[in-house]
Amino acid sequence: MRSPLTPPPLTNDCFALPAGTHWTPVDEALADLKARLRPVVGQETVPLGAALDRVLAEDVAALRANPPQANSAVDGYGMRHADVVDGPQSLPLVEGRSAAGDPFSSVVPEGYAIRILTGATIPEGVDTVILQEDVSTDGKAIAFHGPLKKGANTRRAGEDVDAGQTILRAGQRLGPAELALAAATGVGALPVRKRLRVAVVSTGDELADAGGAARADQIFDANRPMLLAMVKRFGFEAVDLGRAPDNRLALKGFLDDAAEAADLILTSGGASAGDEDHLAALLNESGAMALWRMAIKPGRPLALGVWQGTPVFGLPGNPVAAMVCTLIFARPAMGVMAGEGWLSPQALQVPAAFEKNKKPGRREYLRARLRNGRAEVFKSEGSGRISGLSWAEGLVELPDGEMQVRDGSLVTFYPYASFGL
Ligand SMILES: Nc1nc2c(c(=O)[nH]1)N[C@H]1C(S)=C(S)[C@@H](COP(=O)(O)OP(=O)(O)OC[C@H]3O[C@@H](n4cnc5c(N)ncnc54)[C@H](O)[C@@H]3O)O[C@H]1N2
Ligand code: MOO
Repeated sequence: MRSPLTPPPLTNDCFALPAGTHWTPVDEALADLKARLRPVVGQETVPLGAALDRVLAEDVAALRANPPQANSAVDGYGMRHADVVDGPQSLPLVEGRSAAGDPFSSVVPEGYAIRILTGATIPEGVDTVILQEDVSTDGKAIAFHGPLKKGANTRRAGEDVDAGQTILRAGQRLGPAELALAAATGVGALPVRKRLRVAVVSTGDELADAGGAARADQIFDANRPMLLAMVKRFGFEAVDLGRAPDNRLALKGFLDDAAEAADLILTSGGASAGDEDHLAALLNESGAMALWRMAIKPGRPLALGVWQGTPVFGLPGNPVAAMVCTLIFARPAMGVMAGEGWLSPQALQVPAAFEKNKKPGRREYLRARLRNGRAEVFKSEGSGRISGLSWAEGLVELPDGEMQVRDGSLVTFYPYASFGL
């Protein structure tokens, strides 16, 4: 029987871009996000002990110089440089010493040396220190060889940081080094941004929670634990909203709750155009869908929208696509909303240990890791192959255009850590 329907040409590539659809290039989507988003969180002041991984809300200045006074860099003997000659010599020792936290209280007279320990304040009358290993002593005098450099083995007051100097900048992420710098300069509490709250919802009737019972046709929800953990690694507050069924009204309720509880919503699944892809449909209906089809693999159906004023990232259901889209699109967006600014992950250019003929028209991300300085990629590009996410230690990014990758070609590699994972 002849059918009135005309079949389209077979693409046989689920990533081929059908003619007539606008596929948004990654850079265009990123520029759009960057232009639309603003910091949304308030600020508070917290003690250093509670400031790890927080985002600084204001520039911070040193309350005191580091070091606050000139001190000795070594255990040794202090003297005036003017008393040092070229060649062998000896100097008598004054009584007493200068130790860290127990300074010498009077002036070292001309022609004398003093016992001094690492970190001790340089006493008046001393400008140069000799290492104890370079000295012989009987406890009353020291003998050593000149010349010495004026100021040798001493640390100037403020040589690291001056009082009043800006030590930390608004938007900076506070790590152990920043906390050390604040503490060293007398700053005991820091103005930080309130934590960005990110709600995570999984969608799909096929999902069950790991650890519980699952029908044979169900799969365990892998995206929610992954996304909640990613949000925590980024230093934000993860709000677990559970699983929404494939039911438009129920999903609407989940989005309402999420918009109430969080500053940003991450959903996974239901982002494409299937019969049960309710997330995309809801965002479309509400008129707040900004971008949808991305020229990216994996992650083509990424829905970017707004629900009751709260940005929504409708991530694809396939776990690999969900992770890649979170790293590439959601992570920098979260940075802006959290007051950290737009983060561009630092990439490495490394030789490829694989070959691939990449088609034009979309940016591609491959699960990859470095071995002996070369990028290896996972054996499959299947977007449901979660084992590859764990096998990998980062992503290789292939450009939007065509590219013939040959063994040894330079490719761009982003370690997971460059995204803050
Ligand atoms: N006819 C077409 N079908 C599909 C296309 C296409 O272009 N034409 N694109 C495929 C691509 S690429 C992706 S990615 C998916 C995206 O689909 P959705 O975002 O609508 O997601 P679902 O259909 O709900 O799920 C896709 C896949 O992922 C599994 N999944 C979903 N949630 C989870 C979870 N929380 N944990 C683990 N796995 C999850 C789900 O069972 C499906 O297997 O669409 C393709 N289809
Ligand atoms: O865009 Mo879908 O990314 O592969 O699985």
